[in-house]
Amino acid sequence: MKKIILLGYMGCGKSTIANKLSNCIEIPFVDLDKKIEEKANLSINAIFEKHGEIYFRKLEHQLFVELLNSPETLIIGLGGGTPCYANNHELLKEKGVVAIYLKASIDTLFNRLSLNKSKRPLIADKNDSEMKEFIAIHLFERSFYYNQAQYKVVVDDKTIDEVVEDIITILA
Ligand SMILES: Nc1ncnc2c1ncn2[C@@H]1O[C@H](COP(=O)(O)OP(=O)(O)OP(=O)(O)O)[C@@H](O)[C@H]1O
Ligand SMILES: O=C(O)C1=C[C@@H](O)[C@@H](O)[C@H](O)C1
Ligand SMILES: [Mg+2]
Repeated sequence: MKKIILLGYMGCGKSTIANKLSNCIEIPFVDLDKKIEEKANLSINAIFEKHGEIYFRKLEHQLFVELLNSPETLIIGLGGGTPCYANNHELLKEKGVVAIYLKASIDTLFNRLSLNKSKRPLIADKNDSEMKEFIAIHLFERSFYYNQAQYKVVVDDKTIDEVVEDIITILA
């Protein structure tokens, strides 16, 4: 069955857009970060603290594969790093997968993430200038993986509804 996958950097809007899209097209949405938290019975922050990032990445890969192999048609919101580890980017090209990169600029990401960074362990302890530099370098490093997606939607200066409309057009 079909899997619609939203991917992109932390704060690009994967969870927000996927929720709205799910209501509009009546396809259930699964947030991979939430799925990981449920499986581990811990928050993402606690998983990083208690078990470390490598454990997190293994669990992330395992649950991503499980979702891809599930029989339902689903919208899957990936974690910000999902395509960049464990060859997950290759899974984006599988049959029945429509992968959409929500592309946001450094400024958009910085503005959104500075409002709420405590739940994001990779940036939680950074001040504004450290965070801006981190986002710039990290986004550059990750772009190769994000660009493996079949489609790209630029989200800067668009409302949530406009991004959802762009995705519906892609899916039509
Ligand atoms: N198009 C948009 N316009 C304005 N604000 C937006 C838009 N899309 C998302 N947001 C806001 O940006 C913030 C980050 O969005 P969200 O949590 O959905 O990102 P995410 O990609 O799921 O991040 P993470 O990878 O950390 O889970 C939220 O406060 C959300 O309300
Ligand atoms: O960009 C990342 O590597 C991450 C993004 C979040 O969605 C979570 O999956 C976690 O905080 C790691
Ligand atoms: Mg999210």
